[in-house]
Amino acid sequence: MILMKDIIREGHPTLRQKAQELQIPLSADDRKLGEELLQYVKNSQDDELMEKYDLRPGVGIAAPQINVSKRIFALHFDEQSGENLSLVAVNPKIVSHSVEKAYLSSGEGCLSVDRSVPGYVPRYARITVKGFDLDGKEFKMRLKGLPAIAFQHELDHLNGIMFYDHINPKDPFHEVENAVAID
Ligand SMILES: OCN(O)CCCc1ccccc1
Ligand code: NI
Repeated sequence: MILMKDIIREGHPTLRQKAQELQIPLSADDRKLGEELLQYVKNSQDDELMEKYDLRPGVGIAAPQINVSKRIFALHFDEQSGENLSLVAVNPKIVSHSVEKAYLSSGEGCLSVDRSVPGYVPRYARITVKGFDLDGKEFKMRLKGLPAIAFQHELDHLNGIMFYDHINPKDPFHEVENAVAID
């Protein structure tokens, strides 16, 4: 199982690399990788397991964060979060997006960043995305709200982008033009 010791931290070059596409259908190893990523996210949201294994909770994790430079990440929102999304995205792409932006009023964090970096992270409010699931089946879906934010955060990891790259250095809490705040 993936533990915090397996997660690389800012400064590690892999976090700044553009990750490689995976072959479809997935090899057994790539399929296992996807399952492990999703399991980490689920474990990190389980009170007992996060306590037992000292896991930092997250709604997603991308392969580059465990030093595997491949275009695959997992997202999981448990039922009580009110969001209904649990997926492993392979070779994901944003195919279209709203003009309107959105940002989390609490800012963002990252499992690979052991410090708090305050500021609004402007992202697209609504996105249409596509990719492949673990069975190699293509998916296409529209996302908004926290799932849309999370998808963009994870996709950034596949392109070597960290959430704080988007924060306005001169005024981190500058109100974002044409944007909605998500609480
Ligand atoms: O890349 C995964 N990550 O580091 C953990 C969760 C990241 C995150 C996702 C959505 C909103 C804020 C922060
Ligand atoms: Ni992250």
